[in-house]
Amino acid sequence: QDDQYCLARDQYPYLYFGPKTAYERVYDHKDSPQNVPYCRPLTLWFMGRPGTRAPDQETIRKMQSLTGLKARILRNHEGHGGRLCPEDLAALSRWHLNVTEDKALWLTGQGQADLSFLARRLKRRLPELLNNTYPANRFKFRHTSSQRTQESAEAFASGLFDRNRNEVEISPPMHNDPVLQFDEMCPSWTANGARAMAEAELFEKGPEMEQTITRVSRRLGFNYNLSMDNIDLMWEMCRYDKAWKYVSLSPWCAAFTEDDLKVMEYRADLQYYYRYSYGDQLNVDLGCPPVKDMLDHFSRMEMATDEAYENIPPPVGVFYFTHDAVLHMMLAALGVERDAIPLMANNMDQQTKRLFRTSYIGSFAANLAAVFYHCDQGEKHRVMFYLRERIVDMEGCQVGLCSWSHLRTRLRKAQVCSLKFCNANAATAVAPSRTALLAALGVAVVAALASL
Ligand SMILES: O=C(O)[C@@H](COP(=O)(O)O)OP(=O)(O)O
Repeated sequence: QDDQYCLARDQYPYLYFGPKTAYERVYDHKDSPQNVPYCRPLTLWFMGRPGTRAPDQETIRKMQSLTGLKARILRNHEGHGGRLCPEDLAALSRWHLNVTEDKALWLTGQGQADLSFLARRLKRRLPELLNNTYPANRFKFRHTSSQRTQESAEAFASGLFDRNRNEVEISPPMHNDPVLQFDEMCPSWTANGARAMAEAELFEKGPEMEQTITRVSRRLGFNYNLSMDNIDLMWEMCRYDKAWKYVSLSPWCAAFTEDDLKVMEYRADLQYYYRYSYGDQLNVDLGCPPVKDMLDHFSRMEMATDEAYENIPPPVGVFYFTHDAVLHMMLAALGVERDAIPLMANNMDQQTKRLFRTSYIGSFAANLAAVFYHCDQGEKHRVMFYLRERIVDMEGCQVGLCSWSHLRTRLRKAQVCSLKFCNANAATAVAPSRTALLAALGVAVVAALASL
């Protein structure tokens, strides 16, 4: 079966590529007005990752070597060694890299479209709040200091207000932004980088990846196994090409069967799970600044609904543009898409229905939106969460609608948000990873047995 696979003839190719998945693939395409009976929206809090962008400089440099690999694959097929179908082979021969190092990490045209169309859909879902009901100065935009978050914010604002991007006022980025870039200011967390990759590295040496490496190598006509780096590079190119131009297929995706793509996706999920999310309690604790910011914002709005309130009312829309690490940490602090069984190198088979899937929750332009409602019946204030524009089934909430008092109680730890652990000795402050614990346990058991 795998031998026969031809991407050009596949009507439904597998398009879940972890954190580089095209937003187009995963957002909720229904955009009719979101009515919550007896409730009206008072404010929206939004946090998003940049839309489709270029890779970093190092990846672009590595991608340049794909021209050589392409020539070798074509040669293999001339000698009848490879298994790519003629259509995929012809597409590969036409392929060339169309990104240059000077554009590293820049938002692409598709990235601008991701954000601008997202804003328009939000406006259709929440017309009372976003359909030009309020003046532009009742909205707040904030982004980190990178080109891709600034451009994302501008594209979003121009979509929201139907204006030319330079007509919308967006404040300059803050140095060391405590809500949008706190991760890099936490020494305990930055010191944890290499250790967080341990589980994904174990997976790279495991049976699933071994099969994928062999299968891909044979498909491409090599009678030896390509390196993990080469396999990774082809997957990078496949997913970037697809995200840049959603309507076309990348010939590099033809190197992989659906099973192979699922293996690559799981490896990415392991990386992000341990580096940014539930795989380490440190990430969960570190996610509190944006949660606190959101809760504080809703509390101010709650006070502003009081008739005696005399201050300037808080914004009706707060829109933040940051990076995937911060978004994942916030989702972890909220407890969104948490699996009962942790993702591990040796349990991919049990994780086919996992909640933590970066293709869904951390794609390009991934975003979380929370709407604060005033209701005339039942609990006076309520909150609804949306992830990639779909309602989030939060613990203790009903069909996604959470009572404000329940939410405050559940998130009270995040509201305090002490990050003292960041400056504790990095070597001792962080809970050891599962792998390190198991290794230590193994040593202890061996030592105990030896002493008998
Ligand atoms: O923080 C950043 O520089 C990148 C990291 O991306 P990866 O490590 O996932 O490639 O995230 P982005 O700005 O695209 O959300």
